[in-house]
Amino acid sequence: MTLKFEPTQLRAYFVCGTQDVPGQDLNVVVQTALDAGITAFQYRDKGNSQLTTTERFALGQQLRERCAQAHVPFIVDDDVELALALQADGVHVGQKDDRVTQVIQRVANQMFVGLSCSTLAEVQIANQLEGIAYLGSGPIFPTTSKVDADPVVGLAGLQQLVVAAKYPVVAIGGITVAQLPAIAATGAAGAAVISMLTRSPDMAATVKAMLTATEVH
Ligand SMILES: Cc1ncc(COP(=O)(O)OP(=O)(O)O)c(N)n1
Ligand SMILES: Cc1ncsc1CCOP(=O)(O)O
Ligand SMILES: [Mg+2]
Repeated sequence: MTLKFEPTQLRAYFVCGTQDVPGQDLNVVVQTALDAGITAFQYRDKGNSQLTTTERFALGQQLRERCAQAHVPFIVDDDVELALALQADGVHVGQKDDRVTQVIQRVANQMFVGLSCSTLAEVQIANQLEGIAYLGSGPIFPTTSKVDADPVVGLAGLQQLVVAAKYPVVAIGGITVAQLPAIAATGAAGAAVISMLTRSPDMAATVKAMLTATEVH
C-alpha cells in the first residue's frame, strides 16, 4: 500500500543518491534524515553513482523499507520502472525525462507523480494536465549537485511560478538554511535539498529549520 500525496510532505524534502555521499552508507544517511524528521525522501541515484542496476534496486529496497517504517513517502527520480519495481509512493520526472502524460498512465494510480517545471510556459502546460501531484521548481540558486541544471530561477522567479501553478510547488537548487524563510514567503510548499542536508553537521537542527520555515501560523 503506498502513501497518498499530501502537500505537507513537501516541507522537508530530502533528495539523495550514492553519488552525493561518497564514502558514506546511504542507508545511514537516509535513516539519520528520517530520524531528524524529513517529510519526503527522493532516491536520485545517477551521475557519478557507481552502482550496478542490481545494486541500485537492492539499495532502493532497503531505503523504501526505511521510509515505509517512518511513514515518509519514498519517491524515485527519473526511472519509472524502478519506481514500480520498488512499489514507490511517488516518481519524479523532469522535462527531459519520459513524457509526463505517459508516466501518469504507466503508474496508473499506483503512485503520485512530481514534475520539474522551471518556466512559466512549463507551468502553464502542466496546469492543463491531470494526475500531477506537485511541481519541483529550480534551481532557485546556483547548485553543484546537478551538472545539467537549468538557468537559476531566483526567488522572484520562484514566486511567479508558485502564483501561476495550480499545484503545490517545492523549491530546489542551491538552498541553504538562511534562505528558507524567503523561500516559504514566496508561497512554495517547502524545500527539496541535497547538500543542505548531506553537508549538515546537525541534520535534526537543519530539518527543524525546514519545518519551522513552513509552519502554518
Ligand atoms: C523535487 C525535485 N525537483 C526537481 C528535480 C529535478 O528533476 P530533473 O529536472 O528531472 O533533473 P534530475 O533530478 O533528474 O537530474 C528533482 N529531481 N526533484
Ligand atoms: C536535483 C536538482 N534539480 C534542480 S537543482 C538540483 C540539485 C539540488 O541539490 P542542492 O540542494 O545540493 O543544490
Ligand atoms: Mg530527471
